[in-house]
Amino acid sequence: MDNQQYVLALDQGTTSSRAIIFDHAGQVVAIAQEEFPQYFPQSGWVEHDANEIWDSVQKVLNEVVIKAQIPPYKVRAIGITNQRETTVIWDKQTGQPIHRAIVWQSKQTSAIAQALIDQGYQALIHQKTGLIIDSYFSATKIKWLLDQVPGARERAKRGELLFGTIDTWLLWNLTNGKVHATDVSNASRTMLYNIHTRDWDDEILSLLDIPRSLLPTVEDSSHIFGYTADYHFYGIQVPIAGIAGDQQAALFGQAGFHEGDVKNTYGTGAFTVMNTGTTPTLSKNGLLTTIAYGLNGEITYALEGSVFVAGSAIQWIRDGLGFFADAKESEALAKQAPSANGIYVVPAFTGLGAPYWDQNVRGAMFGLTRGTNRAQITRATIEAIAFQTRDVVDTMVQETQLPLQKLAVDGGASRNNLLLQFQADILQTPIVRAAVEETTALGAAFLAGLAVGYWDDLAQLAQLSHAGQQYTPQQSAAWASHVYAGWQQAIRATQLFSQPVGELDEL
Ligand SMILES: Nc1ncnc2c1ncn2[C@@H]1O[C@H](COP(=O)(O)OP(=O)(O)O)[C@@H](O)[C@H]1O
Ligand SMILES: O=P(O)(O)OC[C@H](O)CO
Repeated sequence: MDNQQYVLALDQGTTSSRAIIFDHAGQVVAIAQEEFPQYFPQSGWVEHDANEIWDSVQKVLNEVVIKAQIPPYKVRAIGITNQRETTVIWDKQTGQPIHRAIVWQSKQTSAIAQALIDQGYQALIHQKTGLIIDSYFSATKIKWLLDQVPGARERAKRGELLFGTIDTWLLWNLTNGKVHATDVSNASRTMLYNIHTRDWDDEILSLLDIPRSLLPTVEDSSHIFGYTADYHFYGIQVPIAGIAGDQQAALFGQAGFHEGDVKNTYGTGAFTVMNTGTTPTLSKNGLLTTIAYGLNGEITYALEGSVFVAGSAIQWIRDGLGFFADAKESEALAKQAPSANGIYVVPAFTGLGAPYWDQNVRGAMFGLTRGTNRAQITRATIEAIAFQTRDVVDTMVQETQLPLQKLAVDGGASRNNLLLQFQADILQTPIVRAAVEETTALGAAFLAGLAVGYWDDLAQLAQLSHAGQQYTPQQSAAWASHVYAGWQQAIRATQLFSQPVGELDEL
């Protein structure tokens, strides 16, 4: 092993693209970050321009090497981690997307998902894919693009188009169109991948009229997928040797290699993921069964609780309500209120994910008085992130019967100390923030480094993942039960409000 070499991770998130260079000790050497535009063409729709994403990635890829002040040939491997489910379809010849990418949060395919539910496919799809039918996953987004873009299905059937999640789109571009592939963790988020047979599922494909030729090949997460081509990386051919969806990569970066290991990442959304070992466990309570990673031909599965709105609720206060200019100011503002004063914010802006899976519900605020102020609303919004996390953690503990000793956390919004203290209080469980904030990128670096022999094995990686600040519960269990009961009531009321008017008679 050569200590003078490095691994580079590309973390393509919902709001920004990052490139991070790690050294052999798993320490960050340099970071470059670039935000890109979000498009909201209609209420509930969220889209990205795949070319703008690719531009932002090229920019950070070059910039990070300059910031690190290392010669680019010292980068031994590149790992990719990505916002998951977000769907791009492009023309194989021109490389041009046929439409903007449909983002995981987007609700424009709710009717397609609802039709599948109404036709009774819930059990079949859950059994095959581990997922709950929802517009969140790629499948309905692919169908929508093939239905809506003129001529797209015919072109797809003629083999002229390619589908990819963002990892696949970046890999295809980095290799100049030579490699059309994904990894098992990303494939398991499409609602088209059979997690038992480990292949695209023909029955689901025909249900949605999606031709197989559109789909990428599926590889282990730690695998040499291809090499950077042309001048995408200073004219050097570097192996792209690791790919994983960002939530699974964060589990890997937190060294969650053992059954029962669990982490929560607070980014745009919040995602609690538990390693459940090498056989899939199907949830009865609204958790997803997903693939954590594929390594040496073996699959490790996970249970996941997906919360759609976490850090994006802070962005809503920043941009929609205009309370502050930077997300980090949310903590100081919230601290001006000693409590939320009975206010509950339910930030169901794009429906509710786990454990409710209610794609039609929208957000609500309860308990307003004449004295309600910005500090209280901000505090209540931060608290909502923690309440949603308790919803999924409680479900996970109940389902697995594995008591939670501590919750390992990371992600952009985990910088918020008030959030993490409230999380410890409401869960009555210690919260441990990772020392390296960029655990998602670290996970991708680990996967890439393993594939090229930069690191030897999981035992070595476990030594490189360190715990940072810990938050212990400061409130009583009785307090937590009381405050959480109010949240559960707010959720019930919000769901009731989303019912069609005629069905509200029971109120
Ligand atoms: N100090 C903070 N307090 C609360 N939320 C924050 C803070 N800093 C960042 N965020 C939120 O974290 C999110 C960004 O985190 P990040 O992990 O980069 O997300 P993503 O990978 O989804 O783009 C944003 O939604 C932002 O509002
Ligand atoms: O962009 P993030 O970090 O919130 O992650 C998005 C998830 O991968 C969506 O499933």
